[in-house]
Amino acid sequence: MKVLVTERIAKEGIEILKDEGIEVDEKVGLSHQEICNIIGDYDALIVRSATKVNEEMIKCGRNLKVIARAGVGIDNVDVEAATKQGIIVVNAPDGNIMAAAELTIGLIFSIFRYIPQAYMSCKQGDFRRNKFKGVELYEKTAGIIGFGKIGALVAERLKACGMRVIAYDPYVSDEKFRKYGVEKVDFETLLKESDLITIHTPKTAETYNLISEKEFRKMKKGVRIVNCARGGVINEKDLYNAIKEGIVAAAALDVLEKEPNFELEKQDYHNPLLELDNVVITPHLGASTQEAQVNVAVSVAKEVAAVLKGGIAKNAVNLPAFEKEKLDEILPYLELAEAMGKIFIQAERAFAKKIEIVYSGQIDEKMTTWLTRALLKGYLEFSVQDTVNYVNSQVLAQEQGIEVIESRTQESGKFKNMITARFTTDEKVLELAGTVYNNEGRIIDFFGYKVDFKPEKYMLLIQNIDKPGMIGRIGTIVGEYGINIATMQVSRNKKGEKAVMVCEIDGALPDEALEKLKAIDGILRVTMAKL
Ligand SMILES: NC(=O)C1=CN([C@@H]2O[C@H](COP(=O)(O)OP(=O)(O)OC[C@H]3O[C@@H](n4cnc5c(N)ncnc54)[C@H](O)[C@@H]3O)[C@@H](O)[C@H]2O)C=CC1
Ligand SMILES: O=C(O)CCC(=O)C(=O)O
Repeated sequence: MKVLVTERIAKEGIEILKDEGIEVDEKVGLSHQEICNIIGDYDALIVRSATKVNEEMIKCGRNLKVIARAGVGIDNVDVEAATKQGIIVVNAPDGNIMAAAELTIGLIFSIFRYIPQAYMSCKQGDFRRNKFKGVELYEKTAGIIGFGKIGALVAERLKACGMRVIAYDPYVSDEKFRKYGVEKVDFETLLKESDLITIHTPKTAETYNLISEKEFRKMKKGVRIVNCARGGVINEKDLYNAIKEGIVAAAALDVLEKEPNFELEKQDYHNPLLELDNVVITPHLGASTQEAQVNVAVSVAKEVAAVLKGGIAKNAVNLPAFEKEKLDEILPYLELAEAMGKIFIQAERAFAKKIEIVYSGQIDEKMTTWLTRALLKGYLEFSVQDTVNYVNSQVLAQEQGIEVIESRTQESGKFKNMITARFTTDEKVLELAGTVYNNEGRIIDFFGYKVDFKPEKYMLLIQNIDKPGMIGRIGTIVGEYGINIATMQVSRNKKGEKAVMVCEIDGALPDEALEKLKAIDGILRVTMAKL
């Protein structure tokens, strides 16, 4: 497994990947074309905000399984193109929020008290202070646009400065406003009443040019503006004019619509806003603290390692976002569903033209789509060559011509919850069922036989005639190959008829051993499943 890292991330993240046996190539400063030329060799790509991971680059990444954004905003990654290609996109949604909030506060003080300008003046030998008479935050109104994680941290800090804090965010509950003691206002009110406007939205089609000439015209004269979110949310040309006209007294921008190359010491970069003395510009520094960089690097490294090892990304943006507690709750179900798909395909090695999945009892409705994807992923991994994952398993199943039917019922017999999968092949209909209890998935129905076993890494699945001596003979052959049987489940429906054995074994059995097992008198079928 190989990972390409195109921007500097903390060494702690790189070490996590290497410790997992993953090869890491750190190639900082490559051009778009250079990345496209080499990305085909890599299983994962890690970027910050400067690498534009567009459709062309994604298409070149034919082996990519995961694209990781070491930070919050994913506007530099074409998530739709990645999803189409079955590539998981992850970000680090929490690691740098404190850093971004603190920089915002720093920028606010900078433009209320002219700190950067005063420092530059002193450096040049001019210590006159009459040029730098600022204004206080105390008892002024701060308007926050985008009351998400960073917006809320900024609100708390501004309240501590004695400001009245109002916010505009149509997608946030009233409960959150109450919790932070922030007034919920509409966009017009925010524009009209704020002495300070600070932006904390993502860059989306809706927020692009959110603040343009029309909005500047509605603002209080002398308003101060901070953008530590994304360039393009404020129209830069209109901001320039609003400053020139005296509507905006000062602005601080950590982000610009077209950002310069952050790796070059000197470059030809022109932006009229840089000519204005009352504008403070920083080179997208919001996440640049030691703590934040370690946080995001460690977070994405763990995610990348998990995905490359076939596990689940907690912060996948092209999967529904599960909160941590939700993920802990859903994980055993996901693992169980995936194991069911794997067990069926390895036991039967037959194409299932129809897979019906019934969710019974206490299974959260919102989970089931992901459980279905997990089951299909498990099934498809053994039958299609393409990289299959939670993102593309449904599409691939459809392409394979598998009819997938999902349904729900409250009835789950003696179990609190149950997943039943009915696989229809050309020859038969086979059922597997599982349940989760004590956070552990267990198979309870194995093709019509009552069982109770936890799906494990290596399993021997045997069908035999129910007669004495079978267990001993099987144990002897497996033992001959130096493999230990950890657990064994035996089940029959009627004495002397067919029976099944499901053995958890400590390692993979060679084909030769499987052939020997098949040759035992009374054995009808032997397969080994690897989960
Ligand atoms: N300068 C820097 O280095 C950094 C910048 N950021 C930027 O900050 C942004 C916010 O980060 P978080 O607070 O963690 O994200 P978040 O997702 O927790 O919050 C964003 C908020 O914006 C709101 N929003 C979306 N569209 C809106 C609209 N049209 N009007 C009003 N509100 C709207 C959402 O409802 C949400 O509550 C990120 O998207 C990223 O672009 C994040 C980290 C560092
Ligand atoms: O320093 C970086 O990588 C940019 C951080 C950022 O803008 C984000 O996390 O959204």
